[in-house]
Amino acid sequence: MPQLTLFSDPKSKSLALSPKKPTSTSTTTTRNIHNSPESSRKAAYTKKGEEPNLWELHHIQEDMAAISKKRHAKDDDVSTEEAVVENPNKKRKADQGKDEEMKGQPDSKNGHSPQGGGVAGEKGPREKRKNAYEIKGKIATAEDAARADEDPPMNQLERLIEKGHKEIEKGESVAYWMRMEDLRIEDNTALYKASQKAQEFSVPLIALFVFSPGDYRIHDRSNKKIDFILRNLRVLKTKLNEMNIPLHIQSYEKRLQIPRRVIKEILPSLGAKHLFTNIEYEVDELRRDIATVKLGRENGIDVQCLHDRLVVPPGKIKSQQGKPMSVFSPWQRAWAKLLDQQPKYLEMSPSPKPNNESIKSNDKFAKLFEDKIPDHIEGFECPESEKLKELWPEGLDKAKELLDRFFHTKPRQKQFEFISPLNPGYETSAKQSRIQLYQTGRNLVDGDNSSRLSPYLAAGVISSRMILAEAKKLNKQGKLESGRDTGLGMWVQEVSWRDFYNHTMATWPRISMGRPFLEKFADVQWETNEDHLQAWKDGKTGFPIIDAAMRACKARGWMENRVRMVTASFLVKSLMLDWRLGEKYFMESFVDGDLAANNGGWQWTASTGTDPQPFFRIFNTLTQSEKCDPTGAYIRYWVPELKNLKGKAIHDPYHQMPKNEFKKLGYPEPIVDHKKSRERALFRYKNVGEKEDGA
Ligand SMILES: Cc1cc2nc3c(=O)[nH]c(=O)nc-3n(C[C@H](O)[C@H](O)[C@H](O)COP(=O)(O)OP(=O)(O)OC[C@H]3O[C@@H](n4cnc5c(N)ncnc54)[C@H](O)[C@@H]3O)c2cc1C
Repeated sequence: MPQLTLFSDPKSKSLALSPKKPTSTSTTTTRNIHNSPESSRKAAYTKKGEEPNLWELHHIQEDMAAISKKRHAKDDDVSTEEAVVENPNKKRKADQGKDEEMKGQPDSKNGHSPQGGGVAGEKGPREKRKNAYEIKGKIATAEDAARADEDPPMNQLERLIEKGHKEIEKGESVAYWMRMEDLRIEDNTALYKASQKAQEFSVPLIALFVFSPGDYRIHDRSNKKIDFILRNLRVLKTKLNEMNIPLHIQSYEKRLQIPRRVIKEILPSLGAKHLFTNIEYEVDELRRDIATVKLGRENGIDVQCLHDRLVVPPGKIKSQQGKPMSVFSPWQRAWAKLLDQQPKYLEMSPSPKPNNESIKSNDKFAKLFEDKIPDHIEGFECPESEKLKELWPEGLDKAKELLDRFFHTKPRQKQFEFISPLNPGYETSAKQSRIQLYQTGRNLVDGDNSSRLSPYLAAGVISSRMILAEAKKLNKQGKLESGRDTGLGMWVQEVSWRDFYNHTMATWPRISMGRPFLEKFADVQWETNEDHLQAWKDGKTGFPIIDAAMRACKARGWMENRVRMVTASFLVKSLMLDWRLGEKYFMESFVDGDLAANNGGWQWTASTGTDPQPFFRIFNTLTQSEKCDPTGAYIRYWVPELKNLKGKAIHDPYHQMPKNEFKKLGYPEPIVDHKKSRERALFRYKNVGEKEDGA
């Protein structure tokens, strides 16, 4: 799994604060990325509309680089994007682009070094240079992002779905393509529609899952998330089997071939002419689906892409002027009003109908029941799988149990430890349940104050309609509460953030292209300090709450919301490291990694996102620590070096203890001075593109 590595730049370690304009050789400005001749060259490949743009080209090149070792002349299957495959000229361009891209890698001989994203460096071992190059490639140019925003792939897909649909005769089966975001049988729109079609035609329904390790790598999936997906697939396979529905498994390393493989190989092998799937709103996934629909049409296959992931699909909430909304509060009010006026949004899809048992003796389909869910995906092995099984037990039944506990049992202290959330010893309560205390509980890390449903929602093991329909039942008037004055309402608001961030991502695809939502902050000058980044990742910053949360993250693949904000703010505003480095690391670590929510959280913290709060909101790490872990129990558990500390020292041992006593702890000194780093952040945000003198 690629890990992002920064290069130490001794100059950047200085924290002196006096104004200085960056020089043209600065290695840190994102401005340099999109102004570079290389990016202009690549932008030239981009045609408006359906052509692969730089973003896709980059991925194509990454994929090609990854497979180049295995590739031989006899392998005529090196196609990348479907559009590229079909058009030899475009393919040549992609190949040519690859060569030039390789030339563009940092090379001390010709003095070239990559720039941008706060991650560039001139010298270092080859491996490190490659990593820097990879993160650079994850940031689209401003031009490409603007072009994508102009006509978002979501709109393109919707136009495609509306137009040109033709009735297609029945095949021998109907297929449902399950994605890693809709791992359930209940309340699954595409699965239900596929089942309806299969019933109409009196043919079997086949479920299909396509593993795409190339996607998992490029999209920074964590091994914990992949492990969670595999475990849930095993549960699903058994359940589908009981309904005589096979779960057909395929795996393709070359991710950009997937549309072609599905349309030209898998579906013909199943005799299927109808494919149903739920839409994923990330830009790469939307483009994959556009390619699939188009290729389907060329090959007499009807591909239906349906909204399912959210309570309210993107595009349904507009301002009075009919414009998309980017500010949460008014958007949330409109969301709540819509659910009130149109309760159909909370209605669930019926379950699919079982196939006839005869499928198990059918020559074509019987063997599909033997398809195996792999033990692991290469490169995503998860040695902690057994332990994680306890912490994040798989299956809808477990998710429902978690929800039930959240609604009806009291919070318990110490449930932040590495233990099952469904362990015994809980107490039911009608008045003091976790959801009722959520207004205060959501800001605490010293117990099981929130629902812990995020891995299940992110993988679609449970749907947000299901949890909100249950939340609605808790209100005596049968209304969905969503005001900030009750725990229940506050929680519903929190769930609505999930819809909000997906709406913004579908409307402004720049968000999944590595660009800031507010382009004006693209040139904020970041530090390039590898040691600081590593200390943050390892939980060795000398700030106990940061270290506790980061160590918890590594062990559990999960953090409480408050510490996600505090650790993110620390990386961006205290260490002045590019928020995209943190975004990437969280994705690589979390069991609930989800682009929309993760990016939304990072851009919110970095003040580059949709939040109207100005950039000068900077968390004070110490105050946050005292508030979210008032007893220090969380810190004591995750940072054992501090387990014997009492009082204020647990939050700030370096300043609260005599120096010789502190030294005995074996715990690092703080790696930054909070006051100075705050001033630095304020300066750099206020003077975008500039660094202080001496920095
Ligand atoms: C920097 C940062 C990164 C984040 N990365 C992710 C991520 O990769 N995946 C993820 O699911 N959430 C992410 N979040 C949002 C939030 O922290 C988690 O959803 C929450 O902590 C999960 O705990 P829970 O299930 O107990 O949530 P609860 O408080 O019980 O909330 C219920 C559900 O609502 C949704 N939700 C709650 N808060 C948010 C939010 N701020 N944004 C979007 N959805 C929300 C989640 O699906 C959550 O499971 C991130 C937040 C920040 C600040």
